[in-house]
Amino acid sequence: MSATRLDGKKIALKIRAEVAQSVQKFVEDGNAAPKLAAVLVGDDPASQVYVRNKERACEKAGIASRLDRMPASTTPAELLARIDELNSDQSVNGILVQLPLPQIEGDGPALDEREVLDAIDPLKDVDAFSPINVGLLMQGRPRFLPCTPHGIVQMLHRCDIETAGKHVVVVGRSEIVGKPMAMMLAQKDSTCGPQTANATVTIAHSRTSNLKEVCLSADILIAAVGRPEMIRGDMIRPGAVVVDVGINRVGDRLVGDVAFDEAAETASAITPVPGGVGPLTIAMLLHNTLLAAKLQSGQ
Ligand SMILES: Nc1nc2c(c(=O)[nH]1)N[C@@H](CN(C=O)c1ccc(C(=O)N[C@@H](CCC(=O)O)C(=O)O)cc1)CN2
Repeated sequence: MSATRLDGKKIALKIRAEVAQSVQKFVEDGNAAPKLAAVLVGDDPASQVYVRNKERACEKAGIASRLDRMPASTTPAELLARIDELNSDQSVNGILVQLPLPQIEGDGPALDEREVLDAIDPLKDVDAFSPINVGLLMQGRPRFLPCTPHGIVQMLHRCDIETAGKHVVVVGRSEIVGKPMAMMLAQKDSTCGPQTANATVTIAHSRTSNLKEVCLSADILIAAVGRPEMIRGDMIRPGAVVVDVGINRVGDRLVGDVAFDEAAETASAITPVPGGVGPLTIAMLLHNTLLAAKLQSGQ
């Protein structure tokens, strides 16, 4: 391996410590501790781990949290009513609904992800998935930045990886990662974080006919397709930076969207899975929860 390993875990711990310090100051200034409400519908094992990790991270940062567990049989009306309740609860600053929502069981009405995310008060939308926050980001005046792309921007900045003038290829066009990632990196100047913008961005996806060629043209390649080790070593331009957003369970192994060993031979820097982008997602959620509390207190 010749590539530098970009240690997301270490950077996330640093960001979490910075947020903890800011939370402490916020409380010392006479404010209540920020509070995050997480809603988990169903019993997806990975989602259970993620919400538990979010609760623990909140606790360590001095952020209060509550977890609302709802059964997989929850109806849309029940879930929307719970979100309404959290929207009106003055003690709750941030709300997230853990994704993915469970698939329909039996004959009941299906949970529509878009309808659910639309229902979250945009001022409490710490995932930045609501159409208002997506729109603000698109217009270059973001309120909250979505956690995973924001974590990637922070990592690039903290590792002194410049994006201005670079060709960034984002493989994947999801609402959570691909689309906002591309938008953030194409923004002007420091709209979405210091020194991580002004890139020339290409979004590639499952219908891109010459994917290998497109990937080979990337100075920075961001893989967010959700297909285990789909990006092979021969798709990486020598010296490129590779950011792997994928978290795929293959047997008892956790692998990314990039074939790490192959890619690390050619790349100049690469994120591992686990220990790369994942931990940054949670660090940025804490950041957004504090930001939500500040916005709601008029700061
Ligand atoms: N409401 C949301 N749902 C989902 C989001 C999100 O940001 N908001 N993102 C993902 C899941 N996710 C957070 O919710 C998340 C995924 C992975 C990690 C992480 O730290 N992964 C570790 C590996 C952990 C493991 O063993 O699985 C790593 O990469 O090192 C954190 C958060 C989808 N849903």
